[in-house]
Amino acid sequence: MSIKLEHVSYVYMPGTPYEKEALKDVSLEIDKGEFVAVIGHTGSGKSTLVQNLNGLLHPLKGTASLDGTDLSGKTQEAKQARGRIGMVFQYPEHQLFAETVYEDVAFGPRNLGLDNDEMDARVKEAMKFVGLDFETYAHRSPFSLSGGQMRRVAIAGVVAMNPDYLILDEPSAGLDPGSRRAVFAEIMALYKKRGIAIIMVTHSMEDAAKYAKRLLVINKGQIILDGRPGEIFLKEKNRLLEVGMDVPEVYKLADALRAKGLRLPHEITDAKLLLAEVKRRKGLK
Ligand SMILES: Nc1ncnc2c1ncn2[C@@H]1O[C@H](COP(=O)(O)OP(=O)(O)OP(=O)(O)O)[C@@H](O)[C@H]1O
Repeated sequence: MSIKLEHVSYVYMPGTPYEKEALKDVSLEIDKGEFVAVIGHTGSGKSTLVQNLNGLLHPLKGTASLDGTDLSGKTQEAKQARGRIGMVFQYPEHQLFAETVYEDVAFGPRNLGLDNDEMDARVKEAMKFVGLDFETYAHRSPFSLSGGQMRRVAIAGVVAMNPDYLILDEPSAGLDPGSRRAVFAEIMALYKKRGIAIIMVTHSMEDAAKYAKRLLVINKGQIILDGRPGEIFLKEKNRLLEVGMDVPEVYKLADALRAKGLRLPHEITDAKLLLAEVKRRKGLK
């Protein structure tokens, strides 16, 4: 099972003086079971890329497909394929609209045409999954919740649709450190326990290094690097600097330690773990 982009170009406002080519001949395949982070500067094309991946935007040239079904099609099959790719937008709490948390989470499953019992079961399960107690929250207004809780409601709404792929645009933007950790714990559980592929747009190199297994670096509408985060941060530092990006602090620290002769693994995602490893090797406590 995979989402495939073949030679995709996307242009905003074609044929007008404001024409902007946001994606240029992008080819890419993402398998079920992957955890992909997409990083790049503001305006590099990240949002345009992920919206082409879930069929919300349709390529001007090239094709976007899921298991061979064209995501821009009008057939029932295309609609079903789009339904298998969930998307949580940036600041999803801005898109909550229903009077109760229950109704918000139920919106997607209801649109899928599920019967009431099935819908009810999906809502309960999704709320449980994101750590929102059903009895406490189901009948509350989403607007009476904290930012982190509202984001959980939005994620639950997509989880309730049982997607195979979940695209998250800046899932931790604007959250305090505690809520960030909670949201990432949920995302990791979706990935590990439910086997949902994750495609995450982020401005945070640290988050990309820590969570993703594959990193796509996008610059001016093109994917310039595609590989394991550790490999990219270790081997492509100069290419990143060339396009005005940097590597996570922990990689700089590791580099400095390597320069002193320490042999360290490629995948380094956490400064605390790195320092603990250094101490261990030096026989320190
Ligand atoms: N609706 C639109 N109309 C016209 N141009 C657009 C539109 N949306 C995006 N663009 C332009 O397309 C390019 C890519 O935008 P996109 O939103 O995909 O970038 P991004 O990497 O997601 O940026 P950010 O990090 O700021 O969210 C930018 O130059 C942007 O100005």
